[in-house]
Amino acid sequence: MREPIIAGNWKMFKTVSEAQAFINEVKGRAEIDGVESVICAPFTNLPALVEAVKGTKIKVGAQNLHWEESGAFTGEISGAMLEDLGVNYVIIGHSERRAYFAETDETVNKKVHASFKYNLTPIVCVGEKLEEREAGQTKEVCKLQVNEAFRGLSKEQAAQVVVAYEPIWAIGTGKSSTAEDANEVITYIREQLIALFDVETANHVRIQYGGSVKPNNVREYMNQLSIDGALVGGASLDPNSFTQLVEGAK
Ligand SMILES: O=C[C@H](O)COP(=O)(O)O
Repeated sequence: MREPIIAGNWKMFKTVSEAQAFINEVKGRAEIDGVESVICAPFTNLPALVEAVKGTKIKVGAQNLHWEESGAFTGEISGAMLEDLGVNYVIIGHSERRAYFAETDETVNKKVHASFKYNLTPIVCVGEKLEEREAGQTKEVCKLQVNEAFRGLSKEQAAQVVVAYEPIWAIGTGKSSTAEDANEVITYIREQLIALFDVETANHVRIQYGGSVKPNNVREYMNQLSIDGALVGGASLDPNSFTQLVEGAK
């Protein structure tokens, strides 16, 4: 049985004091047995967030990492630094990073390996662009991204990965994929994991949907057989809305 996971991706939002105030608001509310709740915040917020969530069920994630332990990489943060802070999760290969910061399938794979080296659970994002969707290439695009991201992982590592299927045209647009369409792609992604590893491993992998998930539609996704949670941008920024998302995943 896979535990559903609601992860908020705050992107480039919230100062440290805003992040602390958010945790004070959701403490005891966005903590539900049987649902994992995670906040993936800007690097500047991580030390304060790790402190603020102590004694709660809420986990903290970063939104990126560099694959090297240290070195001359101005502006980058390593997995070793995140582990040292007490961070649990890290988003890898978000479409905004692929589009604006030149991330490739190759760097995504390096980052996935680095996350395991430093005891961080990767949330690996895959998904198609609108033109790929319209050309009927959704599954092909996701297959390639999944194959590349999981390359070289052991079955034990693969089983721990969280995949976020995020059709790029649905991110921040209010145009969400239908729950049925998302479920179909996610089922296909799991089939790829069976082909790459085995049924047992693939059945452990949690696969989220992401793209304009809100409190009023989260249950539609969670009612689908293959969908194990959501990676949420905009609707994760408000404490009440985040709480409702976690409740909706139960
Ligand atoms: O990582 C989250 C996704 O980019 C979805 O963002 P959104 O919920 O604002 O559409």
